[in-house]
Amino acid sequence: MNNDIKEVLYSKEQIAEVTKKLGKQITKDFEGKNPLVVCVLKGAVMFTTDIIREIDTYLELDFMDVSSYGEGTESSGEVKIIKDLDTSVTGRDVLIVEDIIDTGRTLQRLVELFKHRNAKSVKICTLLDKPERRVEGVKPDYVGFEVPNEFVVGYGLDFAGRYRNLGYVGILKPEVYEG
Ligand SMILES: O=P(O)(O)OC[C@H]1O[C@H](OP(=O)(O)OP(=O)(O)O)[C@H](O)[C@@H]1O
Ligand code: HPA
Repeated sequence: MNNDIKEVLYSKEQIAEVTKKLGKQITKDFEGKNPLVVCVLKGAVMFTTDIIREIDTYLELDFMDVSSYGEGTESSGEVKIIKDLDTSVTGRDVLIVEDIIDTGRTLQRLVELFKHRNAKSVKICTLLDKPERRVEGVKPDYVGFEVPNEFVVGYGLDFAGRYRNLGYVGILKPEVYEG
């Protein structure tokens, strides 16, 4: 499997360190609040389960499954809701947790949706940000790392369903997705 990875960008240790740092910041910013943490399935599962253990406030956790990438490396432009939240966001401080912001379409759609549903506030925490690819003006409040314009996998991020189980984030060799 390692043979498919061109370069390791962030090791397990670097991810753990940045997660701890972000968790501290979030703890400070959400002191006295009871945020609803929204994990965007499936890519954000690992980051979410790690970061919530670094957040020392009351919080609730819910999951939303949206998809825009299908099988490939290009966003379809259409964000489909596959599973909605079980919890109402009305009047809640919402913290969306993502693995990556690429074009920004997924988060733009989610922020609009939660505002429309009258969330009190909506904040975004992402492990990775790929600003070069942005087509929407969405800006994250908490960012682990800025990544170059390459297709990355691991630590939750997939290509065609694979590589989510890598402990690190790496760049996928182009020949893997170009076939
Ligand atoms: O900024 P964008 O261009 O919208 O891309 C970011 C989204 O793409 C990935 O999800 P994907 O749709 O691949 O689903 P997955 O999390 O189940 O892998 C990722 O987890 C983000 O949710
Ligand atoms: O670079 C990426 N890797 C995996 N999934 C993604 N979804 C958007 N960008 C990416």
